[in-house]
Amino acid sequence: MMDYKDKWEELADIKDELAARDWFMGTSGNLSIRVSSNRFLVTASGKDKRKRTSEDFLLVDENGQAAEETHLKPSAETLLHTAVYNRTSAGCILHVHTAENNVISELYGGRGEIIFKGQEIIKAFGKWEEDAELRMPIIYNHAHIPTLADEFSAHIEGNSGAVLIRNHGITVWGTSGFEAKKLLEASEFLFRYELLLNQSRSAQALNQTIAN
Ligand SMILES: CSCCC(=O)C(=O)COP(=O)(O)O
Ligand SMILES: [Zn+2]
Repeated sequence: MMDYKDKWEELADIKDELAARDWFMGTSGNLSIRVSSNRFLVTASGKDKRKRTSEDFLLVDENGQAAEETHLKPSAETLLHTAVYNRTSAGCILHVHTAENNVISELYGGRGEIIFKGQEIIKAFGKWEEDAELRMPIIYNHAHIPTLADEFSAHIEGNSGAVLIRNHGITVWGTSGFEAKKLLEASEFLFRYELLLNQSRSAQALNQTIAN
């Protein structure tokens, strides 16, 4: 029997922090943490991720199949997690649906990406150069999960990263739970920044029109 109590508690603590931000609306979202080279804990499908119970996670193998006897079903999006773990040394993957990430994904989805430039928080992604640029892919929300996983996989380029799924949510991964949460928080800050900036510019333009 594999001992993964520490990883379970680490993921449960991260889940509690994200739940406190109300980032698991309507049972949306799924999280995972690597336990070994070919095993990881993933959230059970369809559960209320705001609650902390003994059935929040289950151990799965590199194919996303339950690795221990259980009545729980792994996340419906487990193939996105296996895609990352089987290609990288990532240690943790976080997927949340927020209104901000959904609106941004729709506003910029037609371009296939959103580019952030010059915001200090981009340093969270390890980009410390002056006026750094962060490109975040936006992919189509295929209902067929294997197809979604294939398109998602094309954007897995290292042990950390983030991909927006249009009108669905964001999936972020990092070498550890700490890094994955840092990148998720930085991403959601950038989405809110972009939306506030767009709103402010629209208000300025309207005021200018009224003034003329
Ligand atoms: C009600 S959200 C639809 C499913 C989804 O996108 C999600 O993130 C949660 O699915 P899971 O199977 O991981 O509970
Ligand atoms: Zn989802």
